[in-house]
Amino acid sequence: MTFDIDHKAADGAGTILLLGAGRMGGAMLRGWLAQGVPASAISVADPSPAPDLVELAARTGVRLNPADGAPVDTAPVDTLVVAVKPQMVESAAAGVQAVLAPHTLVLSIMAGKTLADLRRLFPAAGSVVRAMPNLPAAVGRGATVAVAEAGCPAERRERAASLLTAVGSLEWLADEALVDAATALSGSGPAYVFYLVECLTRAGVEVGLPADVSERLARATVEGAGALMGATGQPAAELRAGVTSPGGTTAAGLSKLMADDHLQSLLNATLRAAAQRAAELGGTGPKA
Ligand SMILES: NC(=O)C1=CN([C@@H]2O[C@H](COP(=O)(O)OP(=O)(O)OC[C@H]3O[C@@H](n4cnc5c(N)ncnc54)[C@H](OP(=O)(O)O)[C@@H]3O)[C@@H](O)[C@H]2O)C=CC1
Ligand SMILES: O=C(O)[C@@H]1CCC=N1
Repeated sequence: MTFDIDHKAADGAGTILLLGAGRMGGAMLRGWLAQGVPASAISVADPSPAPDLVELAARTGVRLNPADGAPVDTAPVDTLVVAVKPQMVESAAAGVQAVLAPHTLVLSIMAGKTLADLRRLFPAAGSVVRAMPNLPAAVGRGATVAVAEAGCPAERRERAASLLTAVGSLEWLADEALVDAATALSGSGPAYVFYLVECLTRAGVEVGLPADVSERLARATVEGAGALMGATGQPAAELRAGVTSPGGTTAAGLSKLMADDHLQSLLNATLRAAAQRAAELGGTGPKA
């Protein structure tokens, strides 16, 4: 069975096959639909789709696993978006070679997998673009970096850009070596912020707050601080100064948080470890 993609219905957006529709792939899919990419132009291959994805496909007409659950298609697609785990891609790629044609753009969001890896995995594709979004893409607030293979035509870069900016901001990088570093900062970064909320919650309990109150306050504080930073565009250090009354409570708190650059050293080590892991996931990568 083939996907039988309706090229006319794509209406300029081109046909898209999304390989892997978990957290990130699913978030991007929702962004494309919200931006008006026709559902009839999109096929999704995912062996065990979540119930909300099944419901979305039924409601919108996005084609989900039409080949009896196998991620196989025989019709070439304009864009193949690769959103499986890097550890899965060797086997996943084998199932989609038939969709590749000289006009096909492969757009990968996998951590660690390099342009050279993508070229090896998808040899018949016309161009490859390597991107790194982040999970706030689920609410249209993703921060993405991308790098294109040398010689990638402007039209395909623009196609990649339109799919990536459907879920947030995009920065093209000239140097692929920076992608692992960006992965460590913005790709993984939301998890560091969520962990900060967890730690603040526990610290609030430590100073006497009931756990539920502490959690609500910690969440609202991080949400509000992020919104303020976004709304004002002011440098973080200036915003911090605005909270810190001389001789007040914040100065007392920061005297612990900033002592001996502990937090800075910890974050340096955190990003180094994440970037190192991204590098390990490249090539044929580790199995787990
Ligand atoms: N999560 C994040 O914040 C970010 C993730 N990324 C990248 O996005 C990619 C996906 O991550 P994430 O969404 O978190 O992972 P998920 O596990 O949520 O999504 C991956 C999806 O791919 C499916 N899958 C597995 N094998 C195949 C296959 N052969 N063909 C098609 N689909 C398959 C999985 O199914 P099953 O669950 O059954 O295995 C799952 O639904 C990764 O490469 C990651 O590096 C990039 C930026 C941020
Ligand atoms: O943890 C990971 O490997 C992926 C890539 C960036 C965020 N999540």
